[in-house]
Formats: sequence, C-alpha cells, structure tokens
Amino acid sequence: MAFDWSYTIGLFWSRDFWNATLLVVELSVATWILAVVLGFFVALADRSSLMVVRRAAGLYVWFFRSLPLLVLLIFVYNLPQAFPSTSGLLSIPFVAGLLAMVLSETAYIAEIHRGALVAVGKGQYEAGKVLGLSRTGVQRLVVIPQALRIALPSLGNEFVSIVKLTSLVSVISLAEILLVGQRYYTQNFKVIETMVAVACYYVLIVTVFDTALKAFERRLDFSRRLAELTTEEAEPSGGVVKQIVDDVRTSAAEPAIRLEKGGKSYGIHQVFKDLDLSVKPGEVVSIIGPSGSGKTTLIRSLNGLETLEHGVVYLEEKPFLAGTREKLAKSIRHDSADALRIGMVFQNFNLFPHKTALENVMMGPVYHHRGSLSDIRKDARSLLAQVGMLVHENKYPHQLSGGQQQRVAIARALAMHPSILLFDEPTSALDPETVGEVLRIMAALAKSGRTMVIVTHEMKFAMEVSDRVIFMEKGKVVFDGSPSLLEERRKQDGRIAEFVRI
Ligand SMILES: Nc1ncnc2c1ncn2[C@@H]1O[C@H](COP(=O)(O)OP(=O)(O)OP(=O)(O)O)[C@@H](O)[C@H]1O
Repeated sequence: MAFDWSYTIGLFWSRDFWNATLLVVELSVATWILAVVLGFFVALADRSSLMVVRRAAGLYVWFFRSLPLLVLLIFVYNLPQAFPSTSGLLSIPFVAGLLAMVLSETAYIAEIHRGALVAVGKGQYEAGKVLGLSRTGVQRLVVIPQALRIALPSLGNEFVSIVKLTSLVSVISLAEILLVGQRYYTQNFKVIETMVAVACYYVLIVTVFDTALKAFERRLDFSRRLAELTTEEAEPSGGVVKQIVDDVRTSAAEPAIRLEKGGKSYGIHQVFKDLDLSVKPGEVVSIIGPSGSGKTTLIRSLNGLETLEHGVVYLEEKPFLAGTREKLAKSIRHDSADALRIGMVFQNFNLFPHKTALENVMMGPVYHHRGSLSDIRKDARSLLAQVGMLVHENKYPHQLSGGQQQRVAIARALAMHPSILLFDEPTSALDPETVGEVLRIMAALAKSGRTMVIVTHEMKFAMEVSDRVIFMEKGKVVFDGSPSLLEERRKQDGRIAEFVRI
C-alpha cells in the first residue's frame, strides 16, 4: 500500500492535533516551571545544615527517581478511589498528569540544581558574607544567578524530555498528541502516515522551545559578552584612598581588633592554641611564616570565616566573635554593622563572575542602601579610578588579568568603607609581573593610615610597609615586632634568617 502523503499533510490542518499540541505545551511548560522552582528548594534542602532536612530531600529524590512515571501517573489518577476527597481535583486528567509529572521531574531537576550549586565555589559564598549579605542575599544575588547559568543547558535538555514524556499521559485519557493520533489510526489504519504527523508535532514543539531556551542561555552567558573599555579618563590617583582613610582614622587608644586566647583545630589537627593578637588602629601588621603554620586560618578567624573553638575576637574591645566552646559565645549578638567594619581581600579574588567590575564594587553598598544609586556609583567609580581600573569598569572578571581582578577586589573591599582590612595572601595567585601592581596599591593604603592585617609571602613588601611583622610557625607566634627588630633578629636566629630572605 502506497504512503498516503495527502492524508499526512492534511493532519497539519487538524484542529484535534493543534489542540493536543497546545495541551502538550501547557503541560510541559507548567511541569518544567514548577519542577525548576521546587527542585531548587529540594537541592537547597539537600545542602541544609539540619540532617533531618537533608535526609528528607535525599529520600524524595531517591524515591521519585526510582518510580517509573507511568506507574506514578496511574497511581495519582486512581488516588480518588482510596481518598474520595481528592476526586474533585485528581479526576481531572490534566491535574493528575501535571501532579505526577511535577513529582517525578522535581526529583531529576533537584539533582541538576544540586550539581550547579556545588559548582558555585565556596569563595563566592565567602565574598558575599564579607560584604555583609544575608544568607538569602547571597543566594539571590550571588548563587542563584550563577547556578541558573550553569544549570540552564541541562534544564533545557530536561524540558525536551518532559515534552516527550507527556506522551505517557495518554494512559490517563488526556487528549495529547499521541492519543489523538491513536484515535485517528484505529479508525483508518493509516498507522505510519498518522505517526509521521505525530512525530512532526513533537519535533516542532521541541525545536521552538529549544531555540528559545538556547537564546535565553546566550543572553545569560556573560562569558560571550564583548569586553568594553570606558573611554573616560581615570581620575588622578591619590585622592580617594586618602579621603576614605581620613573618614576612618581614629585616635582611639584601644586595639582596633584583638584576638584573645584563640584556639582552632581541624579534627585532631590543632592549628593553634591560646593565640593572642592585637592590632592598634591604623597599624599595618604582616603575618609571615612557613606554609601550614596557620596564618590563613588565623586571619579568617578574625572575621568569622573560620569558627574558633576557643577565644574571643574583640572589635575596639567590644566582643565580636567567640569560640564555640566559649561561654561568652551565647551572649554575643551578631551585629552586621560590626561585621561591615572589616573588609577582606582573598587570595583568589572571589569576584562575582556574573557582575562587571563596577557592579562588583557597587554590590555591598547597594545591598546595604548606603546612599542613592548615583552616589554609590560615583564612589565605586572613584575607587576603581584609585586602583587604576576605571577604564575596565564594564568588563567582567574573566576579561581581566589576575592583577586587575585583585585590584577590583581591593576596590570592592574598600567600597564598604571598612575600618579594618584583612588581606589573605593577596598576591599568591598572581603572575610575577602582576604582583607589583597589587603591592603598590596596598603600600599606598598602608601609608594612608588604615588598619591592615596582611598574610603574605612577600618578605620585601612586608618589611617595607608594615609597622609590625608577626612570624608564625606551627601555630605559634615566634616573633612579633617591628621590621627593624626582625632585621636584627634575623642576624641571630638561623630559622628566621632562613625564612626571611629579602
Ligand atoms: N579546611 C581545612 N580542613 C582541614 N585542615 C585544614 C583546613 N584548612 C587548613 N587546614 C590545615 O590547617 C593548617 C594551617 O593551614 P593554613 O592554611 O592556615 O596555613 P598557612 O600558614 O596559611 O599556609 P600557606 O602559607 O600555605 O597558605 C594546615 O596544616 C592545613 O592543612
């Protein structure tokens, strides 16, 4: 029997098929949107600090991924037999189909979100935290935009699967494309001709939505955006850092920040114990020492990125953080204004990759409503000019060199006008050629009177710019004094001489 082309072509004008196509689109879009949203919450629950929440999320994903959709569809559609009160809703095939598909797809999509959330590095959370963003703020402004971009190709793929899975809802008498086709060919026996039309309708839906999702993906992909240079001249340097420092300069006699009897272990490995550190306002303290001596852990304990077991951190003698085993811990109220007095620059910059240099610098002040948008923008541009990055203000981090990224990160830390700046090995991730450009900016900041604590391996820099150098080894302070005193000690102490080679 010859293939009946005219019959197949005629099916593209069939009202039944177009109604079924609309139904498939509605069911697929509704399933996808609901599953994307609910799946995100399941993925977040999977990362919860509460074990019961994590377990519940894990159980949900395990159960609904194990259950064939067909079984779930029949189960949900027949649920009113066991629970008659559900018949009002579940006897409507569209509702029953939607519910079954959302239950199943949420489990798959939660796994896609989970992978995307893991891919957003820890440094991004920490950068949000040091800017004083709340947990929801970090999710909304930092994590979700990045996770969505990472997940979007897989989510688009899942949409295609959902469109195809809608063919299963014919089992609960929902008049989708396959069921319409079956009704046609059981009357005229033109199975192949009808199925060609059925296939074309599915391909059409997938093609339209796939193209739209790919376009959306391209829009979100900041890595494809062209690098834009601002033609405007950078403001002359020298003004802004000075101006900000003048704002924070204080004559207070008490330490700007002080750690008392700090103790920290990772499992059985004790990093330090009973460690004291006190930094006066305007003082520049460099912490040096061999790898693994606890420098980074110490500096991260000062702003709460690491939780101490013992000890108290005081900000201008007001208790700010306390170790988990400290009695004082419970009575310390977390004051976000206090946290904002400490800025931090990370070894790996931790700029937000989905934001331009200017947006990175503006993020903290905008979040904390530190003035009108135009004032914040003006301030952020001045800071970028100060670090020589105004010309690159519209570039995304991946369009900048390491040194340039670190300069933007310094401007971002300064944007909250903190009174204390912490630097965790700010040049360790840089090429030797770009180290100098970052050190020059730090030296300018140091000269202008800001309180700075710097973990560094740059001995020459530490000796030149610091008021005090602390030499740490195996979690202990083995030297704490001025660079000139260290110079003296170097002549007598072989271990220090070995390490401090300038
Ligand atoms: N998250 C962690 N989990 C387990 N151990 C850790 C962790 N972070 C650091 N450590 C360990 O704590 C010790 C101190 O590490 P830390 O990074 O503070 O040293 P450091 O002096 O800054 O070293 P480097 O100069 O190489 O950065 C090291 O032995 C390290 O292996």
